[in-house]
Amino acid sequence: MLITLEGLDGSGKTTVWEALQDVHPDAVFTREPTDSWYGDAVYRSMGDADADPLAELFLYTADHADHLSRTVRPALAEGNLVVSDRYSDSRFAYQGATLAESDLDIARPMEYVRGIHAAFSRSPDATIYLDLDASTAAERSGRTDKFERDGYLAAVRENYERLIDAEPGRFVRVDAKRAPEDVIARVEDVVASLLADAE
Ligand SMILES: Nc1ncnc2c1ncn2[C@@H]1O[C@H](COP(=O)(O)OP(=O)(O)OP(=O)(O)O)[C@@H](O)[C@H]1O
Ligand SMILES: Cc1cn([C@H]2C[C@H](O)[C@@H](COP(=O)(O)O)O2)c(=O)[nH]c1=O
Repeated sequence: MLITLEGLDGSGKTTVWEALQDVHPDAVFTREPTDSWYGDAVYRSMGDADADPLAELFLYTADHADHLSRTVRPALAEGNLVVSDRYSDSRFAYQGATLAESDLDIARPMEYVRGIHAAFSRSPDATIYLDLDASTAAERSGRTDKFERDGYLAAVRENYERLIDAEPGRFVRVDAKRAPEDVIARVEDVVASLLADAE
């Protein structure tokens, strides 16, 4: 089973992802951007305020393709639980927002990004969405990179809402404004019930 953690910067995904490792020591824990050279290229682009938005989309997508073939698909084929801190929905929500605010004339940016993935990607079985407002997210994440701006994160949040509306059965919303221990406990319960349902 593939479970992904999604949400705005600073919503607490990594905090939860680390806590889950204690409870599910046999699962495969992974993330995007990855620690491969593709991931390094992504981080390089993130650090460039003038990066071309389409080039950046394809760097993230290349990293995802490598992540799928090198880590996710083999782990799933061996019957493992895979938990990924960010996955394809991050691209749909973030690059969808980036393309929308760019000079490119793409009519439906998020659908465009989804279309690129359709031919090769694998959808998560379940996605835990850590729901947080844009300004708390920007504050928690320290507003250190080009994505951590309130206005941009508000657009990303709207995109996540559209993704949830389109596939309500895949997403489980968790209130990320609560104390870390409450968020962790709630996510642990959600994962336990997803695994029980899959048996
Ligand atoms: N529920 C919470 N309440 C308050 N602060 C939190 C909570 N969860 C995490 N934090 C703090 O917010 C910051 C960001 O947390 P974390 O790195 O887990 O978020 P993230 O979603 O992985 O962020 P990013 O996407 O930017 O990597 C950290 O300083 C963390 O200690
Ligand atoms: C996978 C992915 C990530 N991003 C953005 C979101 C964050 O601002 C950074 C890095 O993620 P991290 O969890 O803070 O390490 O990249 C993105 O725009 N598109 C993506 O596909």
